[in-house]
Order: sequence, then structure tokens, then C-alpha cells
Amino acid sequence: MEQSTAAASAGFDPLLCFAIGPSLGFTERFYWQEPGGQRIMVGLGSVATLEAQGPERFRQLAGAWQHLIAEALVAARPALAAHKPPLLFGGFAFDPEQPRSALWEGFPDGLLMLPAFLFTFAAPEPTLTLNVLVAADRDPLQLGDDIVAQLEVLAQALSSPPDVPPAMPAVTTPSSLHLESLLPPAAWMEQVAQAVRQIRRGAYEKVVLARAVRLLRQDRSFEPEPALWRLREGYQEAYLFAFSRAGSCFLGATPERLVQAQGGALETMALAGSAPRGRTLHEDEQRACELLGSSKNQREHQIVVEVLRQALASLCTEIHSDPEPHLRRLKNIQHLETRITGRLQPGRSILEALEELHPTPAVGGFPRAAALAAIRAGEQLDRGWYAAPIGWVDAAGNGSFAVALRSALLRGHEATLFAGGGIVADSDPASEYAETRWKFRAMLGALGVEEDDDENSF
Ligand SMILES: C=C(O[C@@H]1C=C(C(=O)O)C=C[C@H]1O)C(=O)O
Repeated sequence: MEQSTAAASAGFDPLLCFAIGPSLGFTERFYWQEPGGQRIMVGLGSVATLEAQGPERFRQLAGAWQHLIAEALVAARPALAAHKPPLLFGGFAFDPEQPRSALWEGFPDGLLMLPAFLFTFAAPEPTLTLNVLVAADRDPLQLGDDIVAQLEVLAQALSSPPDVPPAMPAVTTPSSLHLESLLPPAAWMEQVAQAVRQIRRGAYEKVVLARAVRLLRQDRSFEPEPALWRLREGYQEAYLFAFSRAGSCFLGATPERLVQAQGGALETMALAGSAPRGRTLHEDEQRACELLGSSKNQREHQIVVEVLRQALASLCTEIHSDPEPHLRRLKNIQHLETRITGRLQPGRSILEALEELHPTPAVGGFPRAAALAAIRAGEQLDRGWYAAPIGWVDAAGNGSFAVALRSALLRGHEATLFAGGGIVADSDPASEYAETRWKFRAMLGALGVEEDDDENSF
């Protein structure tokens, strides 16, 4: 497959860097790829993990991050670096007010980690960053020897990496896979009908309801590498992410940027309103025209644009948004998208932007508090890190976070996949259900379930 220029110039595949993690004894690792492969980062191991619980998690982590930066000694070639070290990677739970189930063990309400090794494939050149936590009583000579030894082990592992993807059939035989909805489809559609009734009564204007399906695999456990490999082939224009911890891996290919900040320039997007791709060019155009002309989808979308603009008002100057949405076309689905930009006020950080923006009405609803209450009361699902911010932040306050959609949590022989959709006054439960099925396609395909398998079972 075609690699980004930065990755190609490094001479090896970033996925290999991710794949060698377990052989070096690293149980925590991440893979992060921005749209078009312009920036790929792989982190192995964690020398510092900042964790926070509860609604104050963004502030708590911002404080802990400042503390870490203040104490860091950085030796880097600033002119050549694609970011200002130290760089932390992490994610957040969708709703800190909702109790976490056993499924999401190891994925707290907020987590930022400082990887032991960080590979960055981005302009101007690929880099390797080594992070070490130095205690006051550490012998500097011994420290130097340890670093050299670590680099030797790393070089050795990279020179004889495991096969990626590990040997497995391109498409798994359906008999070894079992797919089931966590909630029967009829019960989920009843939830949607109930939300529509509440909306019509004026309780709120929009709510995003999600559901999960579970994939069980008898022959072997799910591994992130082959799934990432397939996502990379089909979803180059998405953010690809994988975060392994505590025996699980949360991964996905999401089209939705939550926020990106670079040198004070901030970018976010409204992504809401969906239609399937057509099977022929003609059908595809027809679906696109219907989506652009659908007042239901346009309304759903406009709510997101308005709320994002308001959220940015307290953080940014020079806020601009596209005058109208354009189409964002992915392999199995197309959306309405509006780009929104601003300039961060001096001293404000991307973590503050996360706090303001999350959850946007694209994944929560509107008004926010009423929609979140409806999700807590009705959804019967622990979303965990699904539909929440995932990404990185550096010492200069630059960073990039996506909304973790089109995603799954892998644990041993089980994969739990998540998808949802925006419900408004004129939503139809059966159409919303169908929409979640298109959205599941990205991860189902990545995990080896073919297009027409189990057509009626999820
Ligand atoms: C909630 C999801 O997607 C979100 C909801 C959309 C919609 O309702 O049209 C579109 C894109 C996303 O913002 C999901 O993929 O699970």
C-alpha cells in the first residue's frame, strides 16, 4: 500500500513499530494516523501516565501536564521537530458521570501518557523520541548505559519485526465468527421512538443514541495489527487510532476531527447528517443530492455548527465557518461537513478547547444537559471511550484530537463495536437502525466480516 511521504522516507512501515511493542515487553502502546497519513505517531510503553476521574478531568490533566512540562529536560533539534517535546497521547471517556463497566477496565475518564519510545512520521523528517523518567538518586552514567541498551534492543527488534499483518486469511470464514447486538434491534428502535416522542414533547431538540454489537471469534483472539492494516487500506482520509492497555485495544477509523491546534490556529468541524454510498455512480449522486437537500439532515447539522461556534467564542478570536456544508464521502457512508476555524487566545490550551467542545451535538445532542440525561436514562450502554476525544498534545499546546467513532474495543476473543446516530423530531427508527449498520461496516470489515455476512443478525 502507498505510504505517506514522511513514513516512506523513514524506510519502514509505522505499523511495524507498533507491532514490535509486545516483543519488547510494552503492554501499553498506541498508533495514531492523521488524514492522508500526513502525521503518523507510534508510542511504545509509558514512562508517565496521567489519569483523572470525574467531570474535572480536563482541568486535572491540564494541571498535571503543566507540572510534567515544567520538570522536563528536553534535548531536541527544535528546528527539525514536528512537535515540541514532551508529547502526550491519550483519550477520554464519553461521559464521566456514567459508571464505567468492567468492559472498559484500564480506560479511565481521562488519560494522557508519555511513551517510552515515540516514533513520529511527519514533515520535516521522521524522528524517534526517547522519554526517560529520572529520579533524583539516579546515577547519570548508569542512565546513559541504560539508554544505549534500550536503543540496541529497539534496533534489534526493528531489524527482525514480526509479519504484519500476522498470517491470517484475508477474510475470516463466517463459521468462526459470531455476531450479536448487545440490545435486540427492536429494543433499540423502541429507544429511538421514545426519544422522538420526547423531542416532539419539547424535552430537547436532538439526541445521539448509540448501540453496540459484539463479535466473538472462536479460532483465535483479535489482534489490532491486521485490523489497522485493513483500516489503513480503506480509510486513508480518516483518523486511524489504536490504544492498547490492560489487555484490551481500542481502535477505529474516524472521519471526525474534534479539534486541532497548531501555532494558535485552531480547527474543528461539524460532521452530522448521513446517507449511505450508492452502489452505482448514479445512485451515489442521487443519495448525495438527497442528503444535501434533506431538511432533517441540514437541521441536525446546523445545530452542531451553531453550538461549536458558541463553544469557540470563549476561547478564540477570528471564528470562521464555511457558509454551507459540503459532502464528506467515506467508503460506506457520506456525511455533511462544515469546517470551522479560529485563533486561540494567548495562553489557552487545546485541553481547554476539549472541555468546551466535548460532547458536541454530533455525538451527544442539544441542549447538551438534557440530551446527556436522556442518553444516561435510555441507552443502556457504557460508551467508555467511544464518541469521545482521542489524540495528542505537545509542550507548546499544539495537538490534535479526533472523536473516537467507527471504533471497537478488542479483548481476547471478543470485539465490541459501537455506532450511533442523531435523532431529531422527524427521525424514523428503522432508518436510524440502518444508519448504525452502515457505520458498523468500517470496523466489521477490518475485523474480517464480509459485506453480506449475517445480513439480518445485527
Ligand atoms: C455517532 C456517530 O456518528 C456521528 C453522527 C452522525 C449523524 O447522526 O449523522 C454523523 C457523524 C458523526 O458525527 C457514529 O459514527 O457512531
